Amino acid sequence: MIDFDRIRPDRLPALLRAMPKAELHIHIEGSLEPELIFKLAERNGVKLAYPSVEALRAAYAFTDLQSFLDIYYAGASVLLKEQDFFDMAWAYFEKAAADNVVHAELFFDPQTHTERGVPMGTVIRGLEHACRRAHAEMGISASLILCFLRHLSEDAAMATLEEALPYRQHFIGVGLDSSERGHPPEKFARVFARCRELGLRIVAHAGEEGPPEYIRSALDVLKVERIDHGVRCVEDPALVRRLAAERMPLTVCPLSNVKLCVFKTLADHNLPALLKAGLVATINSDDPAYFGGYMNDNFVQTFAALPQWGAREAWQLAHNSFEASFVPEAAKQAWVRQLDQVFAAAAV
Ligand SMILES: Nc1ncnc2[nH]cnc12
Ligand SMILES: [Zn+2]
Repeated sequence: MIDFDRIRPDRLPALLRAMPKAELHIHIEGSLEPELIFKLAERNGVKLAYPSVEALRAAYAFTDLQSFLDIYYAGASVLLKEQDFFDMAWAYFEKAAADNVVHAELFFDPQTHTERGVPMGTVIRGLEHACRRAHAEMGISASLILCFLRHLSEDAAMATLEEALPYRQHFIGVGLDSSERGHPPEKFARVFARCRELGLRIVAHAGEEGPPEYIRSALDVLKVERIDHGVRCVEDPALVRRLAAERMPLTVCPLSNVKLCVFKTLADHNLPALLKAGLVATINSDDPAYFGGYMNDNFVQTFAALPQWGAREAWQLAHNSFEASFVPEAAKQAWVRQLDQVFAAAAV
């Protein structure tokens, strides 16, 4: 048993940084830093709408999800070659390793690239190569989750799935992202049914900007195994009780939620209520290059804004990240043992 009360509050930031953790909600295209955007634009002869790194970064003032997505898709337009996808993912893994992320499940948006004429194989091979090398050289376990863009049609999602099937062994699951309002999960009922038949793991963004009903239809129609964001569940107490009873994880992204005006400040975030309700909530970075921070920034800044939180909540969130991950039970247990050791050593 870890004696959380013996962990001094002033040790908490260092502990948050040092503890092993899994990242389950990272759009790899959202890890593309302005410096790398400019480097790839030059390498590929792509013209950007901004004259400098500083000007691009200055445009990162978002009012809602759509205002971010417009800039995010423009940034991704510099990705053309397999090496570009590798370089982007490698840069993320360097940050993840520094943050003691031991496992990462990376979202990627193939339609953003295939619509521009980039072959599916180019996207998946580049990302998969980076995952393999991150495991070999950094000890990070990593897998890919293919996301369908919900502002496009279900037919387009189905065609994307078929195009990706030759690379089936390189991704573990599918997700649903992009503009949420007006694009409910049930729009993608058929394609997710096919994905389930194929044995893919199922997740979906729901309840970020969209209503709690979208969380319900993600559960009931798509049959998701995790909800990405899900913070609007609190508007429906019966739904919160169901999520807790089913141990349905929520991959919450605090800095993202503030940048996209879902919550005014980190102090206003409903994460404390989610944990109190017994939900398997996790902390993640979403699009770290755009929202001001990677995993440890999210952890340290969130805890700094929530004085009621201490070592117990830190341990719980890291534990939840392993519970919610799509890895075999033995791997989860090994990471939880590492987690317990780090906390036991701090409780002196
Ligand atoms: N936060 C987010 N919500 C929906 N789609 C996204 N694509 C990248 N980031 C996203
Ligand atoms: Zn997201």
